[in-house]
Amino acid sequence: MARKSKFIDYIDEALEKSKETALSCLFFTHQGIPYPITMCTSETFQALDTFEARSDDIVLASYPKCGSNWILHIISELIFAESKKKYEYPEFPILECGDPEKYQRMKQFPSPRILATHLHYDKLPGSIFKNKAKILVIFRNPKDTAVSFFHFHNDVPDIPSYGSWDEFFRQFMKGQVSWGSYFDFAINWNKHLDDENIKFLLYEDLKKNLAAGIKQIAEFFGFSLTGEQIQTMSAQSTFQAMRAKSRETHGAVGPFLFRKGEVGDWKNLFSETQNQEMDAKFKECLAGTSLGAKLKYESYCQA
Ligand SMILES: Nc1ncnc2c1ncn2[C@@H]1O[C@H](COP(=O)(O)OS(=O)(=O)O)[C@@H](OP(=O)(O)O)[C@H]1O
Repeated sequence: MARKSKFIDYIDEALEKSKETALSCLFFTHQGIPYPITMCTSETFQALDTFEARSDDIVLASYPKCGSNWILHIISELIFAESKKKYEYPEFPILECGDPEKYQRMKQFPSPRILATHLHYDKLPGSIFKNKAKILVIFRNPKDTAVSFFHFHNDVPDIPSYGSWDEFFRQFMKGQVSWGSYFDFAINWNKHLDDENIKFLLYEDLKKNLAAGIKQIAEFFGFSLTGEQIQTMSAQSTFQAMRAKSRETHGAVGPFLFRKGEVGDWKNLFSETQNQEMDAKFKECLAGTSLGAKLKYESYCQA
């Protein structure tokens, strides 16, 4: 039998810890943002300041549930296409999760290293900017993001559940969920989307045209691919293809993580009042901003 990957070991460990953790005890706050104690510690956050990024690190930044596992898969396929070597995750790929010694171990890892993160722009270690690592920032419309987040909590048996969708929605709007407020995350990144070495990608655009999205990602990170390679990679990166392999790639949590992969699932849960509340929050936080336009809110959250 194939050896379980470190990636799956880490997920299983976090799930095991989650079993004994009530929702009321799930979070600890670091610099004003709630993080799950099953995945993050203040010691690791302290050690993160010493993390030394490289110019060829591949940084993937996103709020939870915006498709980071999708992009991780695409990036590892790109690395494979170029190097012909399967990208083995030597550590759990979320930069801020794990034990404080991980940053020492990461010094030994060959380039390119993939660093996924859910951190706000201003919480990233300074060496990422100093050493000019490229950052792909992935966004998804806030309504589908919230619905995906809710299902993850309430469908995965070992993760603490919310009493109801209404309860989750209240906490989401207050930013009392893992990695804090979607809107604070968005406001924070909004100012930097046109900075050098930063590229914005929208989940919904990738969903609409996967091949075009893969091409853009490849170009941004400097991978050269043939049209045929892009087509093959697209076929392997659809929701259905990834869900079918999810137990192999992500262990028991796989089918919950690759749940539905659709645009507009929010229509099944949002009440009219909740729609109005989120529309007002969007307006307050992002209307008239560059990110506000890039998210195409009218198309994906109001149609
Ligand atoms: N290939 C592909 N196509 C379309 N959608 C996909 C794909 N891969 C993952 N997903 C969907 O992304 C959602 C999970 O997001 P994340 O991977 O960022 O989750 S996590 O924060 O790391 O837990 C989750 O969304 P929902 O299905 O709406 O819950 C996944 O299904």
